Amino acid sequence: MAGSGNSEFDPEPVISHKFPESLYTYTERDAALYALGVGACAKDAIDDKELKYVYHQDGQEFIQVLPTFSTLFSLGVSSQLEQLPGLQFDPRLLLHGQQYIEIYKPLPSHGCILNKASIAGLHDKGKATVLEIEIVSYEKESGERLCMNRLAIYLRGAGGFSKSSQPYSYSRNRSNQSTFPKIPKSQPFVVYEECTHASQALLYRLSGDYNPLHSDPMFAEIAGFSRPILHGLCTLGFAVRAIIKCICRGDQNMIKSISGRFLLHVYPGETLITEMWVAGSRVIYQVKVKERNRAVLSGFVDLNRLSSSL
Ligand SMILES: CCCCCCC[C@@H](O)CC(=O)SCCNC(=O)CCNC(=O)[C@H](O)C(C)(C)COP(=O)(O)OP(=O)(O)OC[C@H]1O[C@@H](n2cnc3c(N)ncnc32)[C@H](O)[C@@H]1OP(=O)(O)O
Repeated sequence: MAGSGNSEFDPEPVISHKFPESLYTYTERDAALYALGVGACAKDAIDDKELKYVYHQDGQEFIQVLPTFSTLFSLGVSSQLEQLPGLQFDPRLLLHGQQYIEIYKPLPSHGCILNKASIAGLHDKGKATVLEIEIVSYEKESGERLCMNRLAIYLRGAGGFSKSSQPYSYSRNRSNQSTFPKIPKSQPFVVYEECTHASQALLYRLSGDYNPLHSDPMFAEIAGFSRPILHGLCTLGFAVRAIIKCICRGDQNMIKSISGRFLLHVYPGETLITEMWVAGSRVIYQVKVKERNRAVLSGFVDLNRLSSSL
């Protein structure tokens, strides 16, 4: 493992690593399957604010796409993590730590996306290494920039490689480490409760994250969980849907950027309570699991404009 006393690990080749460009091609079926995977239409099947993500409504030519669908564009990078020079880690102990998304234009209902990925950060946390990857995505045909995803991966057991007494920490540009606003002490502006289904992770994985942590009981046990856990990005999808529904009056195009830190795992079948506070055009949110009364995700969403409903 990088760290664990492995003083040979040199972080420099990792931070200068160049990932090959990758393509992600999707159809409306993929966008609809994703929407179902993050709970769209599961609560109120006839909710016309969400039907548009899975069905051509009112003779519309195309379905609409949730902004968090863009997180799938980066999935191809996961297979390249183990090729990072010198960075050794146990993939069974990998957890998704954070996600930051910027949306530059509404996501098309189908298309071919060109992704350019790079290392945005590397942090030695002693008991873990936090690796940040940034993926900028372009519509292949027009070359237009569509969105940016920056994710932090928490590699348990892979830290402790710093050679000096100061823990190694590298961040390119604005890293999303430590940029999270405090959860206000005041009552939330709105609270939205929604159950995940026992098969939620099995449905969500069909969108492309086949990590057995979310489907294989033995793998989950080795990773330290009593049973398979929900994908972090599935929980984030639920939270952003709640914000679109409660604050944006169902208009997904109001979302400009999304930030989230995964605080604790979620088990499929648990109930998610999303608490939201509005501060100008920023929505601060926190997701709690009702059954365990624990916060599992927190962050903020910046809107293109204030909702006229506020
Ligand atoms: C390229 C495509 C790749 C795709 C990747 C995604 C693959 C997916 O299939 C995997 C998943 O979806 S996993 C499920 C979602 N994630 C989770 O459930 C993790 C939930 N969080 C935790 O368990 C803990 O916060 C935990 C364990 C993360 C941290 O808890 P602790 O060990 O108690 O940490 P703590 O002592 O509080 O802090 C240590 C230092 O680490 C920083 N940190 C803490 N939580 C972090 C987090 N979530 N993300 C990033 N950094 C984090 C702290 O700031 C601290 O650093 P410092 O000492 O410098 O302050």
